[in-house]
Amino acid sequence: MSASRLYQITKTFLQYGLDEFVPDNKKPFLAKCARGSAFWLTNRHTEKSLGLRLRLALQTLGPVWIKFGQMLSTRRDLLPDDIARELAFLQDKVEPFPGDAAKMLIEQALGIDDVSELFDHFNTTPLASASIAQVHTATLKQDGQALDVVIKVIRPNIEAQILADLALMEQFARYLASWFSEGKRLRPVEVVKEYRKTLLDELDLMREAANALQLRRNFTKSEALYIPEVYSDYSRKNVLVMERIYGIPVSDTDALLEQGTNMKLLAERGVEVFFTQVFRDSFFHADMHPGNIFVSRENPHNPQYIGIDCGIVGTLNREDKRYLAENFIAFFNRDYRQVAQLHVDSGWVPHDTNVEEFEFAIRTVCEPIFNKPLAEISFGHVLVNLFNTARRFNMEVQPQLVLLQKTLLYVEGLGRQLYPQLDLWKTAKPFLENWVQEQVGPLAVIKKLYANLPFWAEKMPELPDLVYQNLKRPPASANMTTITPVKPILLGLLAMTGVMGSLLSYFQGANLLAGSFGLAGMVSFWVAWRKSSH
Ligand SMILES: Nc1ncnc2c1ncn2[C@@H]1O[C@H](COP(=O)(O)OP(=O)(O)OP(=O)(O)O)[C@@H](O)[C@H]1O
Repeated sequence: MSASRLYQITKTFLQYGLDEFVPDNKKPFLAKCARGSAFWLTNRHTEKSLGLRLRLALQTLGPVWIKFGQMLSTRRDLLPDDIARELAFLQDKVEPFPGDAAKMLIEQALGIDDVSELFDHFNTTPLASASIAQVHTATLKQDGQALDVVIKVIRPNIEAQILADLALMEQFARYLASWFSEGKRLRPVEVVKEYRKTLLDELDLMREAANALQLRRNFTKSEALYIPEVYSDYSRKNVLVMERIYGIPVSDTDALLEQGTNMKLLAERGVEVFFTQVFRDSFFHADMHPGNIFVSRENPHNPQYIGIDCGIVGTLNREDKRYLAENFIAFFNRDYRQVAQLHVDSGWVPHDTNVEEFEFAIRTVCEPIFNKPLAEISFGHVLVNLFNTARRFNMEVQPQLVLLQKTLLYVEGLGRQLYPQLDLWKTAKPFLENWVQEQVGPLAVIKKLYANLPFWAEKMPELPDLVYQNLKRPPASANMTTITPVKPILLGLLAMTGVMGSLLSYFQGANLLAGSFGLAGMVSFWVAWRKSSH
């Protein structure tokens, strides 16, 4: 299977003449020989531009490649303009499949004879089509209401194609891991494993529906981000019905400027939304290419993003989140020693790394870009420096952070396009400082105690018995009093009873039961103290 897929990929690349991306005089000898030996695979699209050929080749090869093209399209600073423009079509204008087939899939999935049973004005011409699915407009008839919706339908037969590409990637990853010196550090097998999970999850629209509902809940009443409503009752594994939105695509800068959008605020909000999702919610939209982001037409002076396609979301564990935030803050304070130390402590670089040398290397990469607006930072240059530093210090790829890094690239690209004067660091710093403060400050302690209240409310009735039994316990030996070892435990337990009781009374509107616990705790505390000190 993998061999035939490999042949298919090579054939597509050569028949679209993509080998022309590397000029003849720069091609390694072996590559020239290989090209010459596949003489029957000639460029069949000579009349088309290189950008168009690349787009068509990626489209022919399917979702995995289309996603790669979408990502490339956002790096206008690294690609020639005409190629980036062509690739941008992959965000929402991929060749559609027939509308009648989509209609049939919807009817089958929802168990109806005709879409008109549930929807009016179903349009068989798709509104848009991208890597995984295509989208049709309709009006949902629900409880006497007519709701403007879109119906997203997964492309038929794409799973087999995705699985074939993944199998090929897995083979390459294993090969890279065992044959190349960089294999261990880059952890290709683990990275492909994560990617596999992410991509296959995206084929399940019930998952996307759940993600969208969660994200919508996280941003209820937010001025910065709106997530359209999902109608889960009409959603299945391959069909998703959701509120239709009419925003301006974020890549349409002209339209945004024309309606007088506050571009600075919009770019800053992009950064804010990203950091809020990552640090506050630990649940972030991880497919933030421009085809999935719109800007509301209302209130251009107070612009709001609209996010769609929540098929890929990322999460971080507490530890990674903590290290990341501390890293960012140390970086904002130009404390490169701390950045280096954090990398060692978190295990992102080996434990025997020379922290001083590492600090120096980080300073060399970061200092030139510090406090500069995006327009003055050469992204390609920074990336090359970062890769070199990572290699020099044997920094392993962290598969759990790859999605986040990809998203960060999107956010940076977005900011660069919307408002090149954006100072990414200045925008993010106050947000992160607040977040860290909230994690360690007194409010955080109270919040944690509050979160544990149900547990303590359940355990508290047992405490008086525990206290009584402990006080009654006979001395273990004549030389040892029971008081000494029991005292700290008792004091701890009782003080906690008191505190929890008071907290309960405070948070639950001082109800009688909670108040009594507080009082009982305090009284037992006093009795125990008297007893223990005699
Ligand atoms: N709720 C909506 N309202 C209006 N248009 C929408 C809506 N949802 C999707 N679209 C349009 O359909 C396009 C494709 O939708 P979506 O991004 O969900 O498909 P996909 O195949 O999962 O895409 P991707 O390649 O990003 O994974 C979007 O770029 C957008 O233009």
